Amino acid sequence: MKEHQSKAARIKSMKGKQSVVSLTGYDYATGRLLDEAGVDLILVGDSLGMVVLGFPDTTHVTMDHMLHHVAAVARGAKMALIVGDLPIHSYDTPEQAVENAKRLHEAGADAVKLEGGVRQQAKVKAIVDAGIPVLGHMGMLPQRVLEEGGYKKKGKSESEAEAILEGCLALQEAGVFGIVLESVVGSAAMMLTEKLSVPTIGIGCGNANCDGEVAVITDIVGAYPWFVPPFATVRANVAADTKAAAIAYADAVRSGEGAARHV
Ligand SMILES: Nc1nc(=O)c2c([nH]1)NC[C@@H]1CN(c3ccc(C(=O)N[C@@H](CCC(=O)O)C(=O)O)cc3)CN21
Ligand SMILES: CC(C)C(=O)C(=O)O
Ligand SMILES: [Mg+2]
Repeated sequence: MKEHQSKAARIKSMKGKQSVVSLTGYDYATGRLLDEAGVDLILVGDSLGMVVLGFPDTTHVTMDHMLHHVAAVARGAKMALIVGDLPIHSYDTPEQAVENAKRLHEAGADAVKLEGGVRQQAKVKAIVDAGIPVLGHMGMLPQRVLEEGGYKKKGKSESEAEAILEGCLALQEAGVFGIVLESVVGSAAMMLTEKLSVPTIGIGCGNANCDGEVAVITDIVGAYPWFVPPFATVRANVAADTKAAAIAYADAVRSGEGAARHV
C-alpha cells in the first residue's frame, strides 16, 4: 500500500475509536499551521471559490483553481491526509473523474472528494481502482445550489433520510474511506453514522452525531465575515485584526512617523 493510501486507511480505521478532526485549507501557510496543530485531514475544498476567490458559490470553481491550491497546501502539510475536491463538471463521466482525480493526486492530494451518491457509484469505483482514495459527500450538496435554490437542511423526513442512506451505502460499496455529511438533521446524521461502517464527517449536522467534523477554516478563524453559516463557531478574529493592522499601518505612514520598526 502506498503512503497516501495508508493515510486514508488510517482515517477509515478511526471509526468508533477517535473523532476525525478535519478543516479546510487553501494555501501553504494554512496547510503548514493545520499540520502543526495535529489536524487529521485537510480538505482543499471548492469552498475556496467563495472564501478565497470571491465567487458567489462553488459552481465557478475549475480544475485549474483546485490544482493551484492543492499544490500549495501539499507543500505545507506533511502529516495530515490532504483531500482535494473535484469541482463541478470535472467528474461528469467515469473516465473524466479518473483523469481529474489523477491530476489532483499528482498536484499533491492524497485523496479526492466528490458530491453525490447513487449516481456517482461507478465514478468512485473507477477512481478507487486507479489507486486514489475517495471521500464521499452526501446531504446538502453545494455544487447543486443553483438547482436547489439555496442551502437547505437535508434528511428532515424519514423518506429523505432513507434516500441519503441509500446513497451512502452505494458510496461505501464503491470503496470510499469516509463520507462528509453536510447540513443533515442531527437525528438522521446519527442514524447514518450507526448504519455505516466508514466514518461520517459532519458539517452543519449538530454536535456528536458523526464520527468527526469538518469546518471551513475562514469561518472558525473569522477571516471571511461576509458569509458565515449559522452553525460555525468563530474562534478568532482574523478579519478584524487584519483591518485594524492595516488602519494602524496607514496612520503611521500618513502621520509622517513611518511604519518601519526602529531597530
Ligand atoms: N464560508 C463558508 N462556510 C461553509 O461552511 C460553506 C461555504 N462557505 N460555502 C459552501 C458551503 C455552503 N454551506 C452552507 C451555507 C449555508 C447554510 C445555511 O444557511 N444553513 C441553515 C439553513 C437551513 C435551511 O434553510 O434548511 C441552517 O440552519 O443550517 C449551511 C451551509 C456550507 N459551505
Ligand atoms: C464544506 C466542505 C465539506 C466542502 O466541501 C468544501 O469546503 O468545499
Ligand atoms: Mg466542497
